[in-house]
Amino acid sequence: MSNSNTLYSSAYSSAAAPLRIGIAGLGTVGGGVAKLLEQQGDLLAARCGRRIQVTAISARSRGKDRGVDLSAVRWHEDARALAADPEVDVVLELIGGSDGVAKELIEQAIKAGKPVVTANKALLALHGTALAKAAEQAGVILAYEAAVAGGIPVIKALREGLAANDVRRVYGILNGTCNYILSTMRESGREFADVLADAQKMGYAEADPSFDVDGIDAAHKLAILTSVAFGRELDFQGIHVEGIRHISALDLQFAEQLGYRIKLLGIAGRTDHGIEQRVHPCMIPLDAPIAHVEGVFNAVFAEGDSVGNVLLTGRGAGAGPTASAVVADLMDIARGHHAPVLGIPAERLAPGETAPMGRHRGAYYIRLMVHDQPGVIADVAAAFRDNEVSMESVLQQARDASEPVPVVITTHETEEAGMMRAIARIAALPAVQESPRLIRIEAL
Ligand SMILES: NC(=O)c1ccc[n+]([C@@H]2O[C@H](COP(=O)([O-])OP(=O)(O)OC[C@H]3O[C@@H](n4cnc5c(N)ncnc54)[C@H](O)[C@@H]3O)[C@@H](O)[C@H]2O)c1
Ligand SMILES: N[C@@H](CCO)C(=O)O
Ligand code: NA
Repeated sequence: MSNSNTLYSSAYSSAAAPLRIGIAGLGTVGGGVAKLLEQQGDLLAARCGRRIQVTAISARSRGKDRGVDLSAVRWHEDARALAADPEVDVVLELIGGSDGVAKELIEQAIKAGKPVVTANKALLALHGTALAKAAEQAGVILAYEAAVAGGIPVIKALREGLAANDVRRVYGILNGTCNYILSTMRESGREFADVLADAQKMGYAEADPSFDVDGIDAAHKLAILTSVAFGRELDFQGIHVEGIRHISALDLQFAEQLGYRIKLLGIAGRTDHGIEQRVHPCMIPLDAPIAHVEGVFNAVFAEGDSVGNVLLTGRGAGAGPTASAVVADLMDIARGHHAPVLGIPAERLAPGETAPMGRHRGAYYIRLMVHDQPGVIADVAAAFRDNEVSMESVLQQARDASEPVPVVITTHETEEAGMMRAIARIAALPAVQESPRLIRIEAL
């Protein structure tokens, strides 16, 4: 039996010039990429017809053991020097951050006519349209598969595999840290902070984990997905964003009781008021396939007019899955394969305008903590009635005269603006303790 080295070593021409890579940032992702390039060098060369070789690095600590031999590689103290290094053909930006060195490095590499690969969704969400225009004007590739849903090839699927479709809706579990936290809290009953610390140790969380738990990271990814799916400039600022900090064990239990599972979703779709974009916890029916995507796994669901429904799932974070996506982008560059950065040449993207959240229509789960006094439910019902919100069910837990008890209400489909007016009135009722908890119910 032959090993992978003998299988692949003769399948490419050793005369072809290698593709020379400069890596900025050797953390979870950069370290994973360096390791994958070393371990799979022969296989990649066979598939691309040339070697992919790391020739330069910029990272914070030179001496650190990353389990990969980088002794022969050029070292730059300033990452931006990679853009000008004559022995670097492609720049990998794996530092992170939406401004500063990461942005300058990418801009300088594009100016120098070098293709760029990045995993930096924060940067793309805020500056993606301008960077795509700059890259296309310079005639270079700007690749970012790892930025959305980690190892799942979702950019390639939407931009290339589904290119013939008019996409009506795209949604998904876009943050591995949140999905891991929600799954683990539900399965183990452990506390939020404790589970978040695990996700950080495993390399899933962002440098600032509030980006994960407050929904910002998922919104960064959704902004990119929306642009690619609908051929529009990115509109990160227009996204309605809520995170998972307020999700309690009680809500996770009630969700199961009602036949739902709580997931943080990013959703973009066509509505009568334009393209909506929203990130928030959702109650989704237990029989929806995406309800069973657990742990650090991500999923992206796209509805195309020709293909119908497509569901992609896989690992959305961590060294291996992210490196898989970064290296696939490098292989596209090595093979000379490219598509417009955002699916349509950036100069021809439609303006990125997002429908107002107040016009969103959907069903809702509301949990109140109330002192069980006569007339409370009547007051709550009146607030809904006056705002044209129709209740579907009301569930009240065992009566306890001394403690507030949970009251769980689900509604029929209604407009968000009316629901928010009703909730504000309910929150002000003297018998209602704590802020009402509201979770949108998604019909998937
Ligand atoms: N970790 C994941 O699972 C994952 C998945 C997808 C995308 N990403 C994205 O990939 C990027 C990197 O994430 P990470 O998890 O590897 O982060 P990380 O913090 O593990 O790694 C970043 C590395 O960059 C180094 N660095 C910081 N400033 C630098 C500078 N000026 N010059 C050179 N090096 C510098 C840091 O020392 C660190 O080692 C981020 O944009 C992140 O959002 C991460
Ligand atoms: N922090 C991100 C990394 C992958 O983008 C997550 O948890 O999904
Ligand atoms: Na991806």
